[in-house]
Amino acid sequence: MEHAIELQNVHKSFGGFGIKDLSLQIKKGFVTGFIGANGAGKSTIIKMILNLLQPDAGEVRVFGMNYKESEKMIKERIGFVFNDDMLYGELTLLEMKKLIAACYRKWDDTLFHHYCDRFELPLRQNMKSFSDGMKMKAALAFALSHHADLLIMDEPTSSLDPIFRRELMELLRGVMLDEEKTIFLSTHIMSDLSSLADYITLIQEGEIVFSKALNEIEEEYAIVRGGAELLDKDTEQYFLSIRRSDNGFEALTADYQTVEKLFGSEAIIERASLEEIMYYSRGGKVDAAFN
Ligand SMILES: Nc1ncnc2c1ncn2[C@@H]1O[C@H](COP(=O)(O)OP(=O)(O)OP(=O)(O)O)[C@@H](O)[C@H]1O
Repeated sequence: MEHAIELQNVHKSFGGFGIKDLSLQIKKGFVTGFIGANGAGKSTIIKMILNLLQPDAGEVRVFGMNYKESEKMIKERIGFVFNDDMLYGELTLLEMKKLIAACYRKWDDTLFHHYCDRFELPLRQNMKSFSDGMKMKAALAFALSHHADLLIMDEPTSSLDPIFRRELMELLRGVMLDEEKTIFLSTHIMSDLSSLADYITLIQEGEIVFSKALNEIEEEYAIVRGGAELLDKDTEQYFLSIRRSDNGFEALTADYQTVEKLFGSEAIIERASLEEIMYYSRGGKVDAAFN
C-alpha cells in the first residue's frame, strides 16, 4: 500500500525533549488520528511533515517524495490547518486569500467562496479581529480550497463550538468519499475520532506507542479490574500497565481475548476507550502504583 507520509529513523531534540529514531507510516486514502498527552511531540512531528521544522537526522517523505527534491510538488498537494495565529497580520480574509491562492496551481476560488459562505466568514473584516473559532474556520477554508490530496490538521477542533465541530466532522467525512484523499489530524477530543478515524497513532514522550486500525484497538484493548491474588509473573505479562491499590488492581491489556480466557469471571474486563488507553499507558510499563 502506498503511504501518504513516511518518517524514517527521525531524530529531533530541543533541550529536555527528544524524538529518537522515530519511524511512522501513514496510509494513503484513510483518516489517521494522532493522539498523545500535552508535550508528547505531536506538533513537532506535524511541523517536520510540513517541512516547517527539519529533523536533526532521518528522513521525511510525503507521497514518496522528499522536500529537498520536490518541495513545490509536495506543498501543492497538502492542505494544512494549525491551531495557531500564524497567518494573520492586518489583512482581511480577501487580501489573505490573494496571497495564498497565488501559491497553488489548483486554487479554486468558487470553492473558497462556498466555504466562506458555509462558515459565515466576513470577507472584508481584518482577520486580526476574528475570534479563535473564526480563525480556525478561515484556515480550514484555505486548506480545503486547492484540492489537496492530504489534509494535515493540528488540533483543528479545539477552538470550535460543538455544533461546528460536528459540522466539520461531517465535512471531513464528505472529503473522504474521494478515496484518493488522506487526512492526518491531531486532537485531544477523542469523540471526534470515533466517527471519523480509520487509524490511530498514539505518541508518548516522543515515542510512537502504536499506530493501528481503530477497530483493532477496539477489539484488542481492555481495562481489567480484579483482586491482587490474580497477579503473578505469568499473568502480569499480559498487561501494558498495572495500577495497584489496597483493593486490588486495574490494568491495561492489548490482549483482550487471552485475558478473558485467563481470568474468566474472576476479573471485570471492559473494552478500553482511547482516553483510558492514553491514561493507563502514561508512565509506560508495569507497576504504576496508585492509591
Ligand atoms: N521550538 C521549540 N524549542 C524548544 N522546545 C520546543 C520547541 N517546540 C516544541 N518544544 C518542546 O517539545 C515538546 C513537544 O512539544 P509539542 O508541541 O510537539 O507537543 P504536543 O504533543 O503537540 O503538545 P500539545 O498537545 O500540548 O499541543 C514540548 O516539551 C515542547 O516544550
